[in-house]
Amino acid sequence: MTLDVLANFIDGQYCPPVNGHYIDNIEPATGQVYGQVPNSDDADVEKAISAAQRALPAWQTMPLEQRADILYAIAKGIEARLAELALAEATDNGKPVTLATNVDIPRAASNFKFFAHACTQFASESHNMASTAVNYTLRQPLGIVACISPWNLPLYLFTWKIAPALAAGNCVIAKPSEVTPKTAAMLGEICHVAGLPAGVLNILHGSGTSAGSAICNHPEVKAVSFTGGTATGAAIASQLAPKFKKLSLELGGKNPALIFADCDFEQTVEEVFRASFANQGQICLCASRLYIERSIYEKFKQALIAKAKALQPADPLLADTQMGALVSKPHMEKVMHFIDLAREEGGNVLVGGEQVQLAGRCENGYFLQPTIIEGLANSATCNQQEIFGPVITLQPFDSDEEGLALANDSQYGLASTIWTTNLSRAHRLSERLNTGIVWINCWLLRDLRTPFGGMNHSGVGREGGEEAMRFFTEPKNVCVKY
Ligand SMILES: NC(=O)C1=CN([C@@H]2O[C@H](COP(=O)(O)OP(=O)(O)OC[C@H]3O[C@@H](n4cnc5c(N)ncnc54)[C@H](O)[C@@H]3O)[C@@H](O)[C@H]2O)C=CC1
Ligand SMILES: O=C(O)/C=C/C=C(\O)C(=O)O
Repeated sequence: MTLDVLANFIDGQYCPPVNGHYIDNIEPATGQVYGQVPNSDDADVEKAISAAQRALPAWQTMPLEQRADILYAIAKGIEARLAELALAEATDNGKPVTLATNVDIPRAASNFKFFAHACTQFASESHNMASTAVNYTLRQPLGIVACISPWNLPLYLFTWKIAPALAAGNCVIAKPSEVTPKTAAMLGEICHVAGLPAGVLNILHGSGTSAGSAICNHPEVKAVSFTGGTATGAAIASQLAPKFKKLSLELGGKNPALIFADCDFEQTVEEVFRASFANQGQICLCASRLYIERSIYEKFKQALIAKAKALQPADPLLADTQMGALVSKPHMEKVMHFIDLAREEGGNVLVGGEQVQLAGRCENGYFLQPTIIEGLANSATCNQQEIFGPVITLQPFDSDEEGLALANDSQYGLASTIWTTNLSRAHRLSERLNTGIVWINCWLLRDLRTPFGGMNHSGVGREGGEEAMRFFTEPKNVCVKY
């Protein structure tokens, strides 16, 4: 088999890493090496910074309509290559190709469309001081910024950062996860064809410790937008805080679902199941701690078990597959380790908990059954640490106050869901849940204008809409005396 050897995209051209070093790219569904990813370092970052510096003056002063047209053209370019990108994403990540086709790649196009429009609507504020002076606030591009993204929603999250950064008039050095680099590599060509000037977006590949760290620490990089694990976010924050760079950190979650006896039972089972196991449970927003009102606990549990048994992992490249492979062997081992810990800590594995071996092409892939565990204390490791896989825990509760206390008993604070037909209860609880996002009777229903992000160990700052445009710009107040 010929290996798919990827290249960096710098100054509008594909080029190999200066050091000549590569990392193997493994297909999770087969466990086979199928490509090579550059392991870039400081030398490649220097090249990218020089290209960005050359491109910046023209890009930041380009008329907004022209900038927006280029971003729209990138969206169209993504849409035109939907099938090819979806296949690449499913191969690289192990996610079902249907999911990539219906969710990941369309959202990547939407990210560019949304911020193409947003940059034409982003207005500066003014504050009048009666009969004295007027202030107006310029929001100017920061210059060169870094976008670092993870492997779980590769093109979706890569573009969720790059699109607002470009829309705000910055030049970007972007690094996808070294575990899922393929669609990010393809984005370079799409941007080139769409007319994005050379050097405005530079895509570097490589590990976090080599390429990621070199990008974030470069003195010309004014801001870092990062999505990934909490420990990595903490390491980046501790390195960059003394350098006074702007930081947006979207980190892990341990998301509670509060399920009340008065919920719409069938719809809630359906949606909570999706919230738990979509993308093999590898979305920072996935529900992982399910609190179920005691009077419906047994019925709800049995409904979830039945659905989990019916969801069999299969080859991600088949059109009817609903559950694919976990992203890598180390990640699958990490998830299995959490399941072992749950057993040690007194948990009862109701369904799943084992690796699944498929036949044929996928016999060495990283497949795991949807796993449901009950009987763990809220303080147990699996109720406190992010697993980031197809594993959920169930606990009963008896009152709103108890459910709320259990939900808030976490160092994380990303997303919670409430399932009830009593909307006044839902609003009251929403005010008191310590998460950046609350979904009531839905999950991952996204309006790209809304603030997106978490509190506590789930991160700092918000993405989306105006929040993202503000993050990627520097406000400058001008005061004019009458
Ligand atoms: N959105 C989320 O909440 C995500 C959470 N995770 C969690 O994080 C755990 C670790 O997964 P990893 O793949 O190791 O994710 P990670 O957080 O280490 O990697 C995310 C991105 O950061 C880069 N990176 C790593 N170290 C860096 C550094 N020092 N400076 C700059 N960039 C750096 C990586 O190369 C990748 O592009 C997972 O098991 C999961 O629990 C992983 C991916 C996404
Ligand atoms: O913006 C969204 O719709 C989803 C974002 C998801 C993540 O940030 C994640 O899973 O890491």
